[in-house]
Amino acid sequence: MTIAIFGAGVMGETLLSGLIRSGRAPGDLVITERRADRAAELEAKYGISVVDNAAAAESADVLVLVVKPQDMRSLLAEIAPAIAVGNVVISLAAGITTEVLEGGLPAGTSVVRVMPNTPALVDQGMAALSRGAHCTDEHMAIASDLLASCGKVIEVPESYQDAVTAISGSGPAYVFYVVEAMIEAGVVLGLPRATATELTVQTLYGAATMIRQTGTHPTVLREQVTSPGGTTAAALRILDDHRVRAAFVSAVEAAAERSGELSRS
Ligand SMILES: NC(=O)C1=CN([C@@H]2O[C@H](COP(=O)(O)OP(=O)(O)OC[C@H]3O[C@@H](n4cnc5c(N)ncnc54)[C@H](OP(=O)(O)O)[C@@H]3O)[C@@H](O)[C@H]2O)C=CC1
Ligand SMILES: O=C(O)[C@@H]1CCC=N1
Repeated sequence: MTIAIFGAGVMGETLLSGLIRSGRAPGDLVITERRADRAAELEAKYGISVVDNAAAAESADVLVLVVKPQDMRSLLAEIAPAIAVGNVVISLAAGITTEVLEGGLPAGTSVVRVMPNTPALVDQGMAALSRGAHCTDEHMAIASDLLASCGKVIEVPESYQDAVTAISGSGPAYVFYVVEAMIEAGVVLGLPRATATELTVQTLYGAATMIRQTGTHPTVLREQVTSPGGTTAAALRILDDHRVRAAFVSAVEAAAERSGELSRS
């Protein structure tokens, strides 16, 4: 089975690296890239063929589309003539619906819409999959296997996808933003930057592992840290004064709204 990845940006390379780490033969993978220097870099790094979109579409059984949402319609027009019966087209683009994908491809094409995230780079990705109108269980299993090579996979109704994009698709950025803020705070308090970074990163890792391994509700875990009259209560009062929780809800709502807009752009 030949897998073609269209778009060798952040997410395209992330998926490619995951497929190779999970044991896929480089000979079964191709990726498309328009810039010669970047194509040479990818070929040297992964030992795969970097080809143009037409050649990739001709050779592939599974086509994974990883261009920006704004570039999706022109890519669909480019690959549509090469789509054959039995191919499965998997889109990782935010906001682009299965209806839009199906509309740009030959009638009856099997499509899967996926929202992945960048922790796939360290095999800790979260991918949510939704099937198109003509997607068989077999095609869904193919898509699921691909994404499972670098993290966790769930199937969701497509109506969830804007919310999924706002939570797990964009979510790593919110976490990195909080981490940046904590490191800066440590520096403000006089810690060397390296020390502030180590303390923050291990705290994040420890807290995430605790949520996963204990299965305890985050509210309970937060309360366990919050000693009466202590330091954590003093900090959390400031976060509440600044309406940080409400800001998170509004931010996630804005991301979901933007995901909805992208299918109309
Ligand atoms: N980054 C993330 O965290 C996530 C991204 N996604 C989705 O993944 C997709 C890609 O995002 P990301 O990797 O961040 O973006 P990038 O801009 O890093 O990558 C997009 C790549 O597609 C290339 N490209 C554009 N048009 C074409 C075309 N017609 N044929 C071949 N290649 C093309 C671009 O090349 P060039 O630079 O030459 O234009 C670029 O290398 C988006 O749809 C995004 O919504 C989903 C979840 C998470
Ligand atoms: O910011 C974006 O649009 C993409 C989709 C989810 C994460 N990054």
